[in-house]
Amino acid sequence: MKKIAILTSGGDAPGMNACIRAIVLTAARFDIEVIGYAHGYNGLLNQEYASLRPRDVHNIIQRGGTILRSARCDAFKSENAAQLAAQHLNTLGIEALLVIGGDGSFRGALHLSQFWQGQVIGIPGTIDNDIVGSDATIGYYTAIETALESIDKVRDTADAHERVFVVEVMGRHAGFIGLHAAVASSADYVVVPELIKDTKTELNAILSQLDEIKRRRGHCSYVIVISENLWAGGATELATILHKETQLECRPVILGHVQRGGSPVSQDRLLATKLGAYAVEEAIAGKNRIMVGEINQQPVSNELASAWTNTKSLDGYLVKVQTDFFNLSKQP
Ligand SMILES: Nc1ncnc2c1ncn2[C@@H]1O[C@H](COP(=O)(O)OP(=O)(O)OP(=O)(O)O)[C@@H](O)[C@H]1O
Ligand SMILES: O=P(O)(O)OC[C@H]1O[C@](O)(CO)[C@@H](O)[C@@H]1O
Repeated sequence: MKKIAILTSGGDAPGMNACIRAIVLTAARFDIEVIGYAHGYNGLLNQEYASLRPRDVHNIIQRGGTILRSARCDAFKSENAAQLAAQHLNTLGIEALLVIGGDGSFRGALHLSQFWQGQVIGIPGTIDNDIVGSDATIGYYTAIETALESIDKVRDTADAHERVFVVEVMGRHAGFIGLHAAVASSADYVVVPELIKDTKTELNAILSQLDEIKRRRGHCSYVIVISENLWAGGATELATILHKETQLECRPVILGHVQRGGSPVSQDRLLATKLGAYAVEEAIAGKNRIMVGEINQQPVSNELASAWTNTKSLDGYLVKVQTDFFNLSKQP
């Protein structure tokens, strides 16, 4: 193998740079040239690329974002676009394309491989952690830390004013960030897509929980963590409804894109480094249409399509613990 390419696609995730670095350094060991495409699949279509040498990835492991830039590229979903990309990759003599991104980006890689003879390999990089085949995705640990730090701060002001706060976190349609940040911050209630029955039932459960906490602790603060895309009107609407129902002071906080930024925590740097190195080794071994991941600390590879044909579950025991904690009526 003489030449491979990388791109970062979809929402950026802290640790993408660490992964780019690992790919470049591993490839250099085997004398393989690395081309970096900019702006996700746009770069493949527009031939926006540059050679990446070890000196280009010096001092980037600690940087959030991605030096290659990321983007969503709807145009890439067409056959013509994939054919054009294949043509561009062939012209440059690329033998394997490593795509760091979420399941959408993996779909893009599989789509390309219908029109291109080279190997495609996915590396899970998304804060959402919604990819089966890896215990965690690059960026997820940092996003939890960021959400957690913010919720801790919200708790301070919530306590000072004895207010209700509704904190909305990212995750697209998955509740990993929501559940983990809620448990770690001892939130009083968490609403995530995997556990919500319907909004009416959930609202009643929140109101009874509020009543029970008030009965036990008196007037006090109350923090609810809610995943995005779950409640019509999001945290703002839920805070308004709660105020109407309880007359308590309620405030919404939407954490938003702050969860995608920042220097990656050590777990993301380590995961990114392992998966980047492993992806190059798998490329050299001739693997195609796979995604790499880490399960129980071991690097593994699976079919690319397994990333979206299966759904990743929340940590069942963590769900049980949090549910038990909520169930105040059963506690002494
Ligand atoms: N079915 C598809 N065919 C071709 N390309 C696709 C397809 N689905 C997604 N892509 C490409 O992958 C890009 C990223 O996909 P998407 O926006 O779903 O993000 P993602 O990779 O899932 O990451 P994240 O969820 O973390 O933002 C799309 O903008 C598009 O360029
Ligand atoms: O930055 P954009 O395009 O608004 O996308 C936001 C989405 O991307 C993510 O940050 C990562 O997939 C999701 O959590 C969120 O729903």
